Amino acid sequence: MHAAPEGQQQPGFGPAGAAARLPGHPVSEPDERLGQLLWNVTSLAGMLCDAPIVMVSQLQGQFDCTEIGALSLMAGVALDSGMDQRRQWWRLFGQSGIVCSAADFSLCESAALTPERITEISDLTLDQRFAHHGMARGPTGLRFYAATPMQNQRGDLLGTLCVLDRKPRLLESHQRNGLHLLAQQFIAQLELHRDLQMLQRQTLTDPLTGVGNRRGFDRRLREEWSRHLRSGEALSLLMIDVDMFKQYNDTYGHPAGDDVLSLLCELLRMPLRASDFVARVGGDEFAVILPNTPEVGAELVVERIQAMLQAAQWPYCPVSVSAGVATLSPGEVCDFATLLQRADQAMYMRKHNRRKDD
Ligand SMILES: Nc1nc2c(ncn2[C@@H]2O[C@H](COP(=O)(O)OP(=O)(O)OP(=O)(O)O)[C@@H](O)[C@H]2O)c(=O)[nH]1
Repeated sequence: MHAAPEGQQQPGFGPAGAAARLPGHPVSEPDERLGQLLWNVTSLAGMLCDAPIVMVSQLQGQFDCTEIGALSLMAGVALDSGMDQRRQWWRLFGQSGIVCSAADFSLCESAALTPERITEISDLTLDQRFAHHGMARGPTGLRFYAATPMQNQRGDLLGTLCVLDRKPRLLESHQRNGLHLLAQQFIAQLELHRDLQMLQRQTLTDPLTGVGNRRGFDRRLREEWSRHLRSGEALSLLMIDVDMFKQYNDTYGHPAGDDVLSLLCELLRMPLRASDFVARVGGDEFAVILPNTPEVGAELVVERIQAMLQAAQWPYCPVSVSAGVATLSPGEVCDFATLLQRADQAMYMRKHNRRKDD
Protein backbone atom coordinates (compact mmCIF):
# COMPACT_ATOMS: atom_id res chain seq x y z
CA MET A 1 0.00 0.00 0.00
CA HIS A 2 1.75 3.17 -1.10
CA ALA A 3 -0.74 5.62 0.40
CA ALA A 4 -0.14 4.80 4.04
CA PRO A 5 3.56 5.58 4.42
CA GLU A 6 3.27 8.78 2.39
CA GLY A 7 0.27 9.85 4.42
CA GLN A 8 2.06 9.18 7.65
CA GLN A 9 4.75 11.65 6.66
CA GLN A 10 2.14 14.39 7.06
CA PRO A 11 0.57 13.95 10.47
CA GLY A 12 -2.24 16.28 11.36
CA PHE A 13 -3.98 18.85 9.27
CA GLY A 14 -0.90 21.03 9.16
CA PRO A 15 -0.01 23.81 11.58
CA ALA A 16 -1.91 26.57 9.85
CA GLY A 17 -5.07 24.64 9.10
CA ALA A 18 -3.24 23.79 5.89
CA ALA A 19 -6.08 24.17 3.40
CA ALA A 20 -4.66 25.94 0.36
CA ARG A 21 -7.33 28.40 -0.68
CA LEU A 22 -8.32 29.64 -4.06
CA PRO A 23 -8.32 33.42 -4.50
CA GLY A 24 -11.68 35.02 -3.98
CA HIS A 25 -12.85 32.47 -1.44
CA PRO A 26 -13.11 34.24 1.88
CA VAL A 27 -12.33 32.00 4.80
CA SER A 28 -12.89 32.17 8.51
CA GLU A 29 -10.56 30.67 11.10
CA PRO A 30 -10.09 27.02 10.21
CA ASP A 31 -11.71 24.69 12.67
CA GLU A 32 -8.90 22.48 13.87
CA ARG A 33 -11.06 19.57 14.94
CA LEU A 34 -12.89 19.43 11.63
CA GLY A 35 -9.62 19.83 9.78
CA GLN A 36 -8.21 16.88 11.72
CA LEU A 37 -11.33 14.86 10.97
CA LEU A 38 -11.00 15.60 7.26
CA TRP A 39 -7.33 14.63 7.40
CA ASN A 40 -8.07 11.37 9.22
CA VAL A 41 -10.94 10.36 6.94
CA THR A 42 -9.00 11.04 3.76
CA SER A 43 -5.98 9.18 5.21
CA LEU A 44 -8.10 6.16 6.07
CA ALA A 45 -9.83 6.19 2.67
CA GLY A 46 -6.45 6.34 0.91
CA MET A 47 -4.99 3.53 3.00
CA LEU A 48 -8.08 1.34 2.72
CA CYS A 49 -8.37 1.68 -1.06
CA ASP A 50 -4.63 1.95 -1.74
CA ALA A 51 -5.38 5.19 -3.57
CA PRO A 52 -2.92 8.08 -3.98
CA ILE A 53 -5.68 10.71 -4.20
CA VAL A 54 -8.76 11.16 -2.04
CA MET A 55 -11.39 13.83 -2.55
CA VAL A 56 -14.37 14.96 -0.53
CA SER A 57 -16.96 16.75 -2.60
CA GLN A 58 -19.66 18.96 -1.17
CA LEU A 59 -22.41 19.29 -3.71
CA GLN A 60 -24.89 22.11 -4.04
CA GLY A 61 -28.60 22.00 -4.52
CA GLN A 62 -29.58 18.72 -2.94
CA PHE A 63 -29.05 19.80 0.65
CA ASP A 64 -30.61 22.34 2.89
CA CYS A 65 -28.43 25.19 4.12
CA THR A 66 -27.76 23.81 7.57
CA GLU A 67 -26.26 20.70 6.06
CA ILE A 68 -24.11 22.71 3.71
CA GLY A 69 -23.04 24.71 6.73
CA ALA A 70 -21.92 21.56 8.49
CA LEU A 71 -19.71 20.59 5.63
CA SER A 72 -18.47 24.07 4.92
CA LEU A 73 -17.20 24.32 8.44
CA MET A 74 -14.90 21.50 7.53
CA ALA A 75 -12.20 23.75 6.15
CA GLY A 76 -13.36 26.91 7.83
CA VAL A 77 -14.90 28.20 4.63
CA ALA A 78 -17.16 31.15 5.28
CA LEU A 79 -20.60 30.92 3.78
CA ASP A 80 -21.38 34.03 1.80
CA SER A 81 -24.78 34.40 0.28
CA GLY A 82 -24.46 34.43 -3.47
CA MET A 83 -21.15 32.58 -3.33
CA ASP A 84 -21.03 29.15 -4.87
CA GLN A 85 -21.33 26.83 -1.92
CA ARG A 86 -19.91 23.77 -3.62
CA ARG A 87 -16.48 22.69 -2.52
CA GLN A 88 -14.01 19.90 -3.03
CA TRP A 89 -11.24 18.99 -0.64
CA TRP A 90 -8.34 17.19 -2.30
CA ARG A 91 -5.81 15.10 -0.43
CA LEU A 92 -2.84 14.11 -2.58
CA PHE A 93 -0.63 11.72 -0.69
CA GLY A 94 2.92 12.95 -0.49
CA GLN A 95 1.78 16.58 -0.38
CA SER A 96 1.26 18.52 2.77
CA GLY A 97 -2.14 19.94 3.53
CA ILE A 98 -5.51 19.64 1.93
CA VAL A 99 -6.37 21.67 -1.13
CA CYS A 100 -9.77 23.27 -1.39
CA SER A 101 -11.13 23.86 -4.87
CA ALA A 102 -14.42 24.45 -6.65
CA ALA A 103 -13.33 23.39 -10.10
CA ASP A 104 -15.39 20.61 -11.60
CA PHE A 105 -18.24 18.66 -10.08
CA SER A 106 -19.51 16.70 -13.05
CA LEU A 107 -18.03 13.38 -11.89
CA CYS A 108 -19.46 13.74 -8.40
CA GLU A 109 -22.79 14.99 -9.72
CA SER A 110 -22.98 11.87 -11.80
CA ALA A 111 -22.17 9.71 -8.76
CA ALA A 112 -24.85 11.54 -6.78
CA LEU A 113 -27.49 10.34 -9.24
CA THR A 114 -27.18 6.86 -7.70
CA PRO A 115 -26.87 7.62 -3.98
CA GLU A 116 -27.79 4.06 -3.04
CA ARG A 117 -24.49 2.63 -4.30
CA ILE A 118 -20.83 3.30 -4.93
CA THR A 119 -20.03 4.65 -8.38
CA GLU A 120 -16.89 3.16 -9.89
CA ILE A 121 -15.28 4.08 -13.20
CA SER A 122 -12.29 1.86 -13.82
CA ASP A 123 -10.86 4.00 -16.65
CA LEU A 124 -12.15 7.50 -17.24
CA THR A 125 -10.52 7.66 -20.67
CA LEU A 126 -12.64 4.71 -21.83
CA ASP A 127 -15.90 6.07 -20.46
CA GLN A 128 -17.67 8.10 -23.11
CA ARG A 129 -19.18 10.46 -20.52
CA PHE A 130 -15.82 11.42 -19.09
CA ALA A 131 -13.20 10.60 -21.74
CA HIS A 132 -12.79 14.31 -22.47
CA HIS A 133 -13.15 15.36 -18.87
CA GLY A 134 -10.40 17.71 -17.67
CA MET A 135 -9.34 15.34 -14.90
CA ALA A 136 -8.72 12.49 -17.35
CA ARG A 137 -7.11 14.58 -20.06
CA GLY A 138 -5.36 17.31 -18.10
CA PRO A 139 -2.00 17.21 -16.32
CA THR A 140 -3.60 15.27 -13.46
CA GLY A 141 -4.12 12.34 -15.86
CA LEU A 142 -6.60 10.57 -13.63
CA ARG A 143 -7.89 7.20 -14.80
CA PHE A 144 -9.72 5.57 -11.91
CA TYR A 145 -12.58 7.17 -9.97
CA ALA A 146 -14.79 5.72 -7.21
CA ALA A 147 -17.28 7.69 -5.14
CA THR A 148 -19.47 6.76 -2.25
CA PRO A 149 -22.39 9.02 -1.41
CA MET A 150 -22.40 10.75 1.96
CA GLN A 151 -25.92 10.65 3.36
CA ASN A 152 -27.06 11.56 6.82
CA GLN A 153 -29.53 9.52 8.85
CA ARG A 154 -32.44 11.44 7.38
CA GLY A 155 -31.29 10.34 3.94
CA ASP A 156 -30.13 13.81 2.80
CA LEU A 157 -27.31 13.54 0.32
CA LEU A 158 -24.51 15.86 1.41
CA GLY A 159 -21.72 15.02 -0.98
CA THR A 160 -19.36 12.26 -2.00
CA LEU A 161 -16.21 10.66 -0.64
CA CYS A 162 -14.03 9.73 -3.61
CA VAL A 163 -10.82 7.81 -4.21
CA LEU A 164 -8.83 8.32 -7.40
CA ASP A 165 -5.84 6.78 -9.10
CA ARG A 166 -3.63 7.50 -12.09
CA LYS A 167 -3.93 3.92 -13.29
CA PRO A 168 -7.04 1.98 -14.37
CA ARG A 169 -8.35 -0.37 -11.70
CA LEU A 170 -11.32 -1.45 -9.59
CA LEU A 171 -11.91 -1.64 -5.86
CA GLU A 172 -12.12 -4.96 -4.08
CA SER A 173 -15.36 -5.70 -2.27
CA HIS A 174 -13.92 -5.10 1.24
CA GLN A 175 -12.65 -1.70 0.02
CA ARG A 176 -16.06 -0.79 -1.31
CA ASN A 177 -17.76 -1.77 1.95
CA GLY A 178 -15.10 -0.02 4.02
CA LEU A 179 -15.37 3.20 2.00
CA HIS A 180 -19.13 3.21 2.43
CA LEU A 181 -18.82 2.76 6.22
CA LEU A 182 -16.16 5.47 6.39
CA ALA A 183 -18.43 7.94 4.60
CA GLN A 184 -21.22 7.17 7.07
CA GLN A 185 -18.90 7.68 10.02
CA PHE A 186 -17.64 10.92 8.54
CA ILE A 187 -21.14 12.35 8.20
CA ALA A 188 -22.08 11.18 11.71
CA GLN A 189 -19.01 12.95 13.11
CA LEU A 190 -19.76 16.12 11.16
CA GLU A 191 -23.31 16.24 12.43
CA LEU A 192 -22.18 15.61 15.98
CA HIS A 193 -19.66 18.40 15.68
CA ARG A 194 -22.25 20.77 14.27
CA ASP A 195 -24.69 19.99 17.12
CA LEU A 196 -21.94 20.46 19.69
CA GLN A 197 -21.00 23.80 18.21
CA MET A 198 -24.61 24.91 18.24
CA LEU A 199 -24.93 23.96 21.91
CA GLN A 200 -21.67 25.69 22.78
CA ARG A 201 -22.86 28.83 21.01
CA GLN A 202 -26.12 28.72 22.95
CA THR A 203 -24.35 28.52 26.29
CA LEU A 204 -22.42 31.68 25.44
CA THR A 205 -25.29 33.70 23.94
CA ASP A 206 -28.01 35.83 25.49
CA PRO A 207 -31.27 34.48 24.03
CA LEU A 208 -33.11 37.83 24.08
CA THR A 209 -30.57 39.98 22.27
CA GLY A 210 -28.30 37.49 20.49
CA VAL A 211 -25.14 39.09 21.90
CA GLY A 212 -22.79 37.29 24.29
CA ASN A 213 -24.03 36.45 27.78
CA ARG A 214 -22.09 36.77 31.03
CA ARG A 215 -20.29 33.47 30.44
CA GLY A 216 -19.38 34.46 26.89
CA PHE A 217 -18.15 37.80 28.12
CA ASP A 218 -15.96 36.28 30.87
CA ARG A 219 -14.44 33.86 28.42
CA ARG A 220 -13.75 36.48 25.77
CA LEU A 221 -12.39 39.04 28.21
CA ARG A 222 -9.98 36.46 29.62
CA GLU A 223 -8.78 35.63 26.10
CA GLU A 224 -8.29 39.28 25.20
CA TRP A 225 -6.71 40.04 28.55
CA SER A 226 -4.17 37.21 28.05
CA ARG A 227 -3.53 38.47 24.52
CA HIS A 228 -2.87 41.94 25.92
CA LEU A 229 -0.37 40.51 28.41
CA ARG A 230 1.39 38.59 25.61
CA SER A 231 1.35 41.20 22.86
CA GLY A 232 1.37 44.34 24.97
CA GLU A 233 -1.36 45.88 22.79
CA ALA A 234 -3.87 48.24 24.37
CA LEU A 235 -7.18 46.73 25.47
CA SER A 236 -10.31 48.73 26.21
CA LEU A 237 -13.54 47.76 27.92
CA LEU A 238 -16.84 49.66 27.83
CA MET A 239 -19.52 49.20 30.46
CA ILE A 240 -22.90 50.46 29.32
CA ASP A 241 -26.07 50.80 31.40
CA VAL A 242 -29.49 51.86 30.13
CA ASP A 243 -30.74 55.03 31.85
CA MET A 244 -34.02 54.88 33.74
CA PHE A 245 -34.87 51.49 32.36
CA LYS A 246 -37.03 50.56 35.33
CA GLN A 247 -39.21 53.57 34.57
CA TYR A 248 -39.40 52.52 30.89
CA ASN A 249 -40.55 49.04 31.89
CA ASP A 250 -43.04 50.39 34.38
CA THR A 251 -44.50 52.82 31.84
CA TYR A 252 -44.58 50.78 28.64
CA GLY A 253 -44.47 47.21 29.94
CA HIS A 254 -41.86 44.48 30.10
CA PRO A 255 -42.26 43.28 26.47
CA ALA A 256 -41.65 46.84 25.26
CA GLY A 257 -38.56 46.91 27.49
CA ASP A 258 -37.38 43.66 25.87
CA ASP A 259 -37.75 45.25 22.43
CA VAL A 260 -35.61 48.18 23.54
CA LEU A 261 -32.85 45.86 24.73
CA SER A 262 -32.84 44.04 21.39
CA LEU A 263 -32.79 47.25 19.37
CA LEU A 264 -30.07 48.66 21.59
CA CYS A 265 -27.85 45.64 20.88
CA GLU A 266 -28.34 46.04 17.14
CA LEU A 267 -27.31 49.68 17.43
CA LEU A 268 -24.38 48.93 19.72
CA ARG A 269 -22.87 46.59 17.16
CA MET A 270 -23.03 49.08 14.29
CA PRO A 271 -20.00 51.25 14.97
CA LEU A 272 -17.83 48.31 16.06
CA ARG A 273 -15.11 46.31 14.35
CA ALA A 274 -15.59 42.60 13.68
CA SER A 275 -13.03 41.82 16.38
CA ASP A 276 -14.98 43.76 19.05
CA PHE A 277 -17.36 41.86 21.30
CA VAL A 278 -20.70 42.89 22.82
CA ALA A 279 -22.24 41.08 25.78
CA ARG A 280 -25.22 41.50 28.05
CA VAL A 281 -23.74 41.22 31.51
CA GLY A 282 -26.81 42.17 33.54
CA GLY A 283 -30.51 42.97 33.06
CA ASP A 284 -29.94 46.35 31.41
CA GLU A 285 -26.15 46.31 31.50
CA PHE A 286 -23.88 45.66 28.54
CA ALA A 287 -20.15 45.37 28.04
CA VAL A 288 -18.10 45.90 24.90
CA ILE A 289 -14.59 44.51 24.59
CA LEU A 290 -12.38 46.52 22.23
CA PRO A 291 -9.14 44.65 21.52
CA ASN A 292 -6.12 46.63 20.37
CA THR A 293 -7.86 49.93 21.13
CA PRO A 294 -6.31 52.77 23.16
CA GLU A 295 -8.39 54.99 25.45
CA VAL A 296 -8.82 57.72 22.84
CA GLY A 297 -10.20 55.15 20.38
CA ALA A 298 -12.56 53.74 23.00
CA GLU A 299 -13.89 57.23 23.79
CA LEU A 300 -14.49 57.71 20.08
CA VAL A 301 -16.51 54.49 20.01
CA VAL A 302 -18.59 55.76 22.94
CA GLU A 303 -19.25 59.02 21.08
CA ARG A 304 -20.35 57.10 18.00
CA ILE A 305 -22.63 54.86 20.05
CA GLN A 306 -24.21 57.86 21.74
CA ALA A 307 -24.72 59.60 18.40
CA MET A 308 -26.30 56.47 16.97
CA LEU A 309 -28.67 56.07 19.91
CA GLN A 310 -29.69 59.72 19.70
CA ALA A 311 -30.46 59.41 16.00
CA ALA A 312 -32.35 56.11 16.39
CA GLN A 313 -36.11 55.73 16.02
CA TRP A 314 -37.23 54.32 19.40
CA PRO A 315 -40.76 52.90 19.68
CA TYR A 316 -42.11 55.11 22.51
CA CYS A 317 -39.55 57.61 23.73
CA PRO A 318 -35.81 58.26 23.35
CA VAL A 319 -33.56 55.82 25.21
CA SER A 320 -30.14 56.82 26.49
CA VAL A 321 -27.27 54.98 28.11
CA SER A 322 -24.34 55.79 30.35
CA ALA A 323 -21.02 54.34 29.24
CA GLY A 324 -17.70 54.08 31.06
CA VAL A 325 -14.32 53.24 29.59
CA ALA A 326 -11.38 51.37 31.14
CA THR A 327 -8.19 50.84 29.15
CA LEU A 328 -5.12 48.74 29.69
CA SER A 329 -2.36 50.75 28.01
CA PRO A 330 0.28 48.87 25.99
CA GLY A 331 2.40 46.86 28.38
CA GLU A 332 0.32 47.78 31.44
CA VAL A 333 -0.17 44.91 33.87
CA CYS A 334 -3.44 44.90 35.73
CA ASP A 335 -5.50 42.02 36.98
CA PHE A 336 -8.71 40.95 35.32
CA ALA A 337 -11.03 41.98 38.15
CA THR A 338 -9.48 45.44 38.47
CA LEU A 339 -10.12 46.14 34.78
CA LEU A 340 -13.80 45.29 35.24
CA GLN A 341 -14.00 47.39 38.36
CA ARG A 342 -12.45 50.38 36.59
CA ALA A 343 -14.95 50.18 33.73
CA ASP A 344 -17.85 49.87 36.19
CA GLN A 345 -16.68 52.84 38.20
CA ALA A 346 -16.24 54.97 35.05
CA MET A 347 -19.80 54.08 33.99
CA TYR A 348 -21.33 54.96 37.38
CA MET A 349 -19.37 58.21 37.43
CA ARG A 350 -20.84 59.18 34.05
CA LYS A 351 -24.34 58.20 35.15
CA HIS A 352 -23.94 60.25 38.29
CA ASN A 353 -22.70 63.28 36.31
CA ARG A 354 -25.55 62.97 33.80
CA ARG A 355 -28.08 62.93 36.62
CA LYS A 356 -26.50 66.10 38.09
CA ASP A 357 -26.70 67.79 34.68
CA ASP A 358 -30.36 66.80 34.10
N1 LIG B 1 -37.80 44.38 29.85
C1 LIG B 1 -36.80 43.86 30.55
N2 LIG B 1 -36.39 44.46 31.68
C2 LIG B 1 -35.37 43.95 32.36
C3 LIG B 1 -34.73 42.79 31.95
N3 LIG B 1 -33.75 42.51 32.83
C4 LIG B 1 -33.78 43.48 33.77
N4 LIG B 1 -34.76 44.36 33.49
C5 LIG B 1 -35.18 45.52 34.25
O1 LIG B 1 -34.19 46.53 34.17
C6 LIG B 1 -34.44 47.45 35.24
C7 LIG B 1 -33.12 47.91 35.78
O2 LIG B 1 -33.42 48.85 36.73
P1 LIG B 1 -32.33 49.61 37.56
O3 LIG B 1 -31.16 48.70 37.82
O4 LIG B 1 -33.00 50.22 38.72
O5 LIG B 1 -31.77 50.69 36.59
P2 LIG B 1 -32.45 51.93 35.86
O6 LIG B 1 -33.93 52.02 36.10
O7 LIG B 1 -32.01 51.85 34.45
O8 LIG B 1 -31.76 53.13 36.59
P3 LIG B 1 -30.33 53.73 36.29
O9 LIG B 1 -29.47 52.62 35.84
O10 LIG B 1 -29.89 54.28 37.60
O11 LIG B 1 -30.51 54.77 35.25
C8 LIG B 1 -35.31 46.72 36.26
O12 LIG B 1 -36.59 47.26 36.24
C9 LIG B 1 -35.35 45.28 35.72
O13 LIG B 1 -36.58 44.65 35.98
C10 LIG B 1 -35.21 42.15 30.75
O14 LIG B 1 -34.70 41.12 30.29
N5 LIG B 1 -36.22 42.74 30.08
